[in-house]
Amino acid sequence: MSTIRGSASFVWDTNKMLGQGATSTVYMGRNKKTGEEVAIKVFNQQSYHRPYAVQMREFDVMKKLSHENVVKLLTIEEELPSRARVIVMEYCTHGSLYNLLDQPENSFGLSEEELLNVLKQVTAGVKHLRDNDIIHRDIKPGNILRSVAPDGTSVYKLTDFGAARELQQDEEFISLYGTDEYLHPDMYERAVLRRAKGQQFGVYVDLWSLGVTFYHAATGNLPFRPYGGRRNKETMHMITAKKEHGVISGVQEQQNGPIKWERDLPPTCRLSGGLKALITSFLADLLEKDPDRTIGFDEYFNRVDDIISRRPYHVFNPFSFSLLLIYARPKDDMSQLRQLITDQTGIPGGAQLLMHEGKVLKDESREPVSSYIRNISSDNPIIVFNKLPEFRGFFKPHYGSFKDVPQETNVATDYPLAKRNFACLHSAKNTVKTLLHNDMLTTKAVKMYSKYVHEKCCQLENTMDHLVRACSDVRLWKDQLFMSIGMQAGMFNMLTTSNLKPNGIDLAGRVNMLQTIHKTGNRECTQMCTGMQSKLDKAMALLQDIKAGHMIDADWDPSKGCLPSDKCIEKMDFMIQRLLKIMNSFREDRAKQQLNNNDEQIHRFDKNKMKEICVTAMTLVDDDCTKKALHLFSAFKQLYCKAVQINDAGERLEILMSEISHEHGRLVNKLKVSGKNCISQMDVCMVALGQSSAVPNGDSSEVAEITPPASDQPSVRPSRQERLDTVLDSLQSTRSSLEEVRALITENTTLMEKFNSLGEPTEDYKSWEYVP
Ligand SMILES: Nc1ncnc2c1ncn2[C@@H]1O[C@H](COP(=O)(O)OP(=O)(O)OP(=O)(O)O)[C@@H](O)[C@H]1O
Repeated sequence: MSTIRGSASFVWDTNKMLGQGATSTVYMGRNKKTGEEVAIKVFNQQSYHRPYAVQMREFDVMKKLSHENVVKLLTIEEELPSRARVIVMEYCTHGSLYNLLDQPENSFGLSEEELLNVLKQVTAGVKHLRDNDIIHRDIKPGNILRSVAPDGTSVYKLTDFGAARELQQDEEFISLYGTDEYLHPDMYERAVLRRAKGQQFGVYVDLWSLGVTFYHAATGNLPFRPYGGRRNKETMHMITAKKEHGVISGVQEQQNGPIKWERDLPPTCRLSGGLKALITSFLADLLEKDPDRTIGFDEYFNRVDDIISRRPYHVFNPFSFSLLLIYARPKDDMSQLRQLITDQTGIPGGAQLLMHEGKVLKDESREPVSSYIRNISSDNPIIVFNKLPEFRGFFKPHYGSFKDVPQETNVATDYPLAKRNFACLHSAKNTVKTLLHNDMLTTKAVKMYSKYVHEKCCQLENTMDHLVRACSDVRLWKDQLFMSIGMQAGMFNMLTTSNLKPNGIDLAGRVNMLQTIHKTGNRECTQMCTGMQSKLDKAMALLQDIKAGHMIDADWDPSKGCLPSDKCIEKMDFMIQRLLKIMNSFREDRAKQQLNNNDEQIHRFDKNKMKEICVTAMTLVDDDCTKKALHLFSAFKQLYCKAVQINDAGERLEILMSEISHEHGRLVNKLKVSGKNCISQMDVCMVALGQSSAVPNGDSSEVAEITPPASDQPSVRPSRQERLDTVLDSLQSTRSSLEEVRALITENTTLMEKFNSLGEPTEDYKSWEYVP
């Protein structure tokens, strides 16, 4: 009999079945004119037992909908010659989400990226339904179809509107639909247990089903699993109806055994800690029976929006050997990013040193981090260093556990056993990948930190050079200044004993003052110089220590951990290929049910091989990769503790240099003030002397005689004007030398400013401020 069927415009082969449900079989078909591939839903006899209005509802609902994440209705035609109505839909090329979850590599749930994709697209489809006041009532992975876009990304589409109907937000319905494991407990009680007759349900039943679907997608398992599965109906209902708020899974492992309640996703789940934290509370709210605590659709859409709008930042934490994903909101700034890092690492914001591509990330900007932190990936993550050398336990990813392989052949159970171990092997490969990646990132962290310490050391050395120069200069100027002040005091003293006393000037008072400045100022400044020098000596010694140990990565050996050249991933791939062959052959054996001697023999060999593969894989992960990663981790710990000592010494040196800089500033100020005072004294005096030069020769009533210094030479007594000029010249030259010293001090201030700006490259230098 021919297997070809057709309608007016489409043709399909009943041998090319895409899937089968309770009410229909879906075939792959083609448009007769264009050859376009389509999916044809052909209803079975069972479906016609439903009321006519219900039969029509699927068509009506599909006609109303048009969205990228909802399977598109192409047309409704009649099969010829039966005239039974068939639905012609767009063909989704890659099966359903259920098929994807059934693949062994997804046995412990989808990857992070794929889960976010499912969350985003399924929610967009549900939103379109809600916008059209439609509830689905049978949301489950089998009713979420998958196509692949040209760029390789999955496109998910809601399908099967056989149970859907129009329902406003606050309306209720009585008829029962859905699939056992995904049913809201109230619906389950009514539909499966046939109790609580007459109870009405609202749109919230879709939210529960979405919760179960997302849990399934995140973990590869159903959240509520009574012992014996679907058949154990009472326990199933008990688990869902009695679970406490916040519990997201309940599993019964033995007959009539206790229920293992969980509030977290299982450790085998492939999601990052960051996403797990967001998803867990979201799932807890979806899987909530208490009407006072359930969330509505608006809240559901907001929560999903919040999750998918976040930007993931890869952050490597070498202190726990883990690569984290930090989900920051679009507007989060640096301090908020730090807080999110604290949430996952326990490292307080103030103790975090964040580095990316060798540079320290600074906190100055209040701008969203998304506007300036770019180019972050798992290979190029932000690295968080803890300024305090505190370590968390080594993080080892879980890969589940291989199931024991019994000797005896059992064709019925050997295939699921192989499938389970195949899934575990995939998970083990992911663990190997993670360990290798974290080994590489640890080495990257070491190199980065080492370079940071080295650069800091060079800066310290540079700064120290400037400081030494500045201090020796200021010492020199101090000597020159006080020499000039001394000369000035001598000059004024000479005037007091001469007859060239300038009018209205208390020369004796000034001499006194200058002598005090000279004596006490000089003493104080010399003391300051001595104090500065002793600090400088200490700083030099500290710098020498830092320089001796600052190449912290000199002995770092990356081969303590695994290297790509060890080919661990390739080894896992090889085992995966071998186990895949065995698994496929076990599937064929299961279909045969009875094996001939030859097949039986091969089956037994394969089983031994499977056992061998499991043992080899476990040895590779646990004894090789994990142990090596642990070695590398402890080498990092040792190195970091040493690095912290150097860093501490650097910080102490910075404090010391800051103190020296401060003292230098004080000294410069003191010299500047002294110099300025002396110059103004001198100016007043010179003006007065200039006036006194107008006094006529021989008039000694107002201006005293200058007594010339004693000399062995017979003295020719100079004229009064000559003597006055000599005094003025001396004063002038003393003034110039004071001016010079003042200029040098000012120059020194400029030098110190320059020197302060040299401290800029690291944030620790911010405290380094020259306060004149
Ligand atoms: N458009 C499509 N493209 C590809 N495969 C499809 C398509 N529609 C349905 N299928 C496949 O056919 C299966 C059955 O389809 P569907 O769920 O619509 O039938 P049903 O009889 O209403 O099922 P249920 O028992 O869930 O009510 C799906 O799980 C899927 O594998």
